[in-house]
Amino acid sequence: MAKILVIDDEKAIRKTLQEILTFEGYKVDEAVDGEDGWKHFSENTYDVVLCDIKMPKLDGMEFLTRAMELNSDTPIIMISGHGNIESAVEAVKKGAFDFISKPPDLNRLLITIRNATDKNVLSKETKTLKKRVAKVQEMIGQSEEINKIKATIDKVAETDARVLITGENGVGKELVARWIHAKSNRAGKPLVEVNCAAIPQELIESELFGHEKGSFTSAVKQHIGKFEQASGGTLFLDEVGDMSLSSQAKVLRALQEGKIQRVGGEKEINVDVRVIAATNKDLLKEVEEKNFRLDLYHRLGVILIHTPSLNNRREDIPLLVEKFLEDIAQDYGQPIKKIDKDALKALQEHNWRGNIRELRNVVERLIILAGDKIKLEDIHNYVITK
Ligand SMILES: Nc1ncnc2c1ncn2[C@@H]1O[C@H](COP(=O)(O)OP(=O)(O)OP(=O)(O)O)[C@@H](O)[C@H]1O
Repeated sequence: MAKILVIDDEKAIRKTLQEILTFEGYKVDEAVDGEDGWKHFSENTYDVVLCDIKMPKLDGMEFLTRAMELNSDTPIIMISGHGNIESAVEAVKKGAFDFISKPPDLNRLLITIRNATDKNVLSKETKTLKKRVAKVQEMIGQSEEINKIKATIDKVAETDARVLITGENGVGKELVARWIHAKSNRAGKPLVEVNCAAIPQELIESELFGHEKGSFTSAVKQHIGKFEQASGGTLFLDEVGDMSLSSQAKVLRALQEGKIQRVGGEKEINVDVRVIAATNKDLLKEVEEKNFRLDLYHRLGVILIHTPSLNNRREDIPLLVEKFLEDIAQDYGQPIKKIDKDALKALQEHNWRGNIRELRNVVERLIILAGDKIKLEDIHNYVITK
């Protein structure tokens, strides 16, 4: 339930707002002037603040200035009386989300609050995502395959072309998607990931397109879907081969028309999103077996990138082992462990079933269990256990 702080020195206005907003399902706190408002704001977290401009003690403009310094994420909607529309405009310039005039018009008030809560959710998600994207892991490897992938990433990143990344589990498909986004013009906007296999089929449409409040039993409030969250950025559809045919039809429509509709919503919403998809399935085989739509396959796979299994680029294994030895030592705050040549060779010849994640786990296991230097017998004891 979204929490709103109402700051106004006029009791009648507070009472009206309190009644309307509580009726609409918001939790409301009241503050009687700017100073009281500031106390509430600095001690609690609110989704939206409604703040009168003209108040005794601390006025609305001063409150806004302080609030922006403390936490510019919470949208603040100014309430302006007759004489101070100019101040309201000034407030918006200073960072207020919007303003409403007194006496508040019910529809405008609710729409403004709805927009403000949506913005708040979006900006929080964008921040965490940006943090993640800012540090894309280095892509280790000198093999021909990896160099080819890097060159393709450089060529396609700046275009808006859709990319389909294939490959077995844990071979770096997600890493490829992150690099394409990071090197694209969309890098400042979110990269939003959806794991299509992890979401129950009946929820996937709501996850992707959002839903309006009340559109199904558990839809207790409006939800902004991943397509909208990724607006201006990139949507990464992981395990796209696991999507049901009915969801595939909706995704296809979104890609063809650049528009989506929230579940239970009437409105068509324009979305500017670049889609990158990944799968460990052979999608053309899925098409043949009628599990995947051919038209969607063509829409997604303008550029195809295949991430090869570790067994097909064994020359990269020593580089990866070295990198993992460093990274894990750093995580543990320990000196970097050395590894004997023949131990490294054994890792290089091991059958990896495709997986870089498995290689990292093995290196971590060796760091923990082996002696000062990792030896061939450690590989026999801890890796190639039969
Ligand atoms: N070339 C690489 N250099 C360094 N680390 C890599 C490389 N490729 C993959 N990794 C690391 O291996 C792990 C698995 O990679 P990633 O999650 O990208 O694989 P995936 O193919 O998307 O896996 P899944 O199919 O399970 O979703 C991650 O920790 C990733 O950072």
